[in-house]
Amino acid sequence: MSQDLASRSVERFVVTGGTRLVGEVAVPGAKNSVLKLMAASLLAAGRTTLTAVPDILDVTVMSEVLVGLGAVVERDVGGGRLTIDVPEKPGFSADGELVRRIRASVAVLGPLVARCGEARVALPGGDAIGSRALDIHVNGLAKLGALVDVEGGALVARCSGRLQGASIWLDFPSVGATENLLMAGVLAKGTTVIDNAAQEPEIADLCAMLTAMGGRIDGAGSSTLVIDGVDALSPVEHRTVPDRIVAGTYAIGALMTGGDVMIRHGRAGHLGIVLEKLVQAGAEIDVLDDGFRVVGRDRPRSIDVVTLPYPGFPTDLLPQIIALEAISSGTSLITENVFDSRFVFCRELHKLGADLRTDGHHVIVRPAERLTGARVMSSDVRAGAGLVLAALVAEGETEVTDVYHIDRGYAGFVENMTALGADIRRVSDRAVA
Ligand SMILES: CC(=O)N[C@H]1[C@@H](OP(=O)(O)OP(=O)(O)OC[C@H]2O[C@@H](n3ccc(=O)[nH]c3=O)[C@H](O)[C@@H]2O)O[C@H](CO)[C@@H](O)[C@@H]1O
Ligand SMILES: C=C(OP(=O)(O)O)C(=O)O
Repeated sequence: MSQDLASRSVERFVVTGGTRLVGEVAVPGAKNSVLKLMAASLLAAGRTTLTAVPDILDVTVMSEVLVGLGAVVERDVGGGRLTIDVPEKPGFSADGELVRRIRASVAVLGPLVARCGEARVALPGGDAIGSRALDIHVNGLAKLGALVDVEGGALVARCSGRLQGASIWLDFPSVGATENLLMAGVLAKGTTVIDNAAQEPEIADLCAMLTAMGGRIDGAGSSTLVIDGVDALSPVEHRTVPDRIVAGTYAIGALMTGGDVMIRHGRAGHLGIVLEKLVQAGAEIDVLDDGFRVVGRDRPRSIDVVTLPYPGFPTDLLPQIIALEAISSGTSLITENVFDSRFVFCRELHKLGADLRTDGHHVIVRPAERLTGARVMSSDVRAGAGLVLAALVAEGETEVTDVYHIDRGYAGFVENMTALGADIRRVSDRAVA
């Protein structure tokens, strides 16, 4: 497993620009949902089965985290099924190297402290896109009666007896904190109210699974969650919600390349503002029964975009939208309001000829005459995807390095892009050497 991670770290994608994306792509379950559903399995002893599980690196890492806690994990990669058999008494310490690799590992904190009265989780990694504090998680768990501290590079939460329901007002609608507090609240004694909760579809998905397990939650998908704690939960089978960020990435690619792509399983309802912006930029979008079709015809028109918590424009589509703006017809202003360092990507996009200037949390993108191939580095999962989109419309060959970031979140990216007509291949430097 770690060998797998090591060998992937020297892989790159080689993309020859000038092709249109045409055809159909199927969207798998969402990375940012499935990792939390996996953490939620810890709330009940027995076999939880997740379906529509994407074949991504983060699921492999999260599986290892659960194995480290005593679970037995079986994965049918092709069938998208993952079974997690959780013992009566799981371990409480997730402190290995793998835990630090992904952000979502912090999601085991709430379930473990609720179920075991103690949890130790190494301070997590994930994408280097900002300071990514955890104070809202910590303050919320403290309200529920846990003592939370940092000890030896790990977050440690303890409570004597059961967590106690409480009213919690989040300073910011943090996705991760809302999830941790939900998972702690379902097994707390009494009622927990989370106000200013995050409303992302992945949270509604988690609420659906917790409810099926026997949890009592009101307000799923809204900014106020009311949770009546129960004594115990049961394992279930649950289907992961489709990945709106993967769907949005292919949609932007279709528009940028003047293509025509059917995005199967893509939920237009989860991409409201995104599809609205793509239409403003010139895309034709048809919403169908099980997905939506995106057609791009002319040079895209420039649009301004402001990222915000859901239902605002998602920060996880920021690099992809900047790539679109780099080849649009006018000047655009993009504003990032969620993370403080997501613009690292702009330096790489500039190497392809994009004309951009960052200023605090804004980036001004002017139309480039043309983009031309170069060697660029993916600094995070979405930056990598954004660079591949730019490479599709750049003249000549682009090498995107550090593609293990892309593998964290995009299942079969090269295969899907190739099936849509892109000229892209994966090259391993180690194999060449
Ligand atoms: C694995 C996963 O699901 N990752 C997603 C999740 O990340 P994640 O859950 O880490 O994102 P959050 O919503 O918690 O963070 C958003 C902002 O709040 C700040 N903050 C957060 C928690 C806290 O305790 N204190 C604090 O200050 C962060 O530094 C950041 O500036 O939601 C983000 C926002 O939609 C997405 O970009 C990530 O892809
Ligand atoms: C930022 C992201 O992931 P993570 O929180 O896992 O780093 C992402 O999915 O775009």
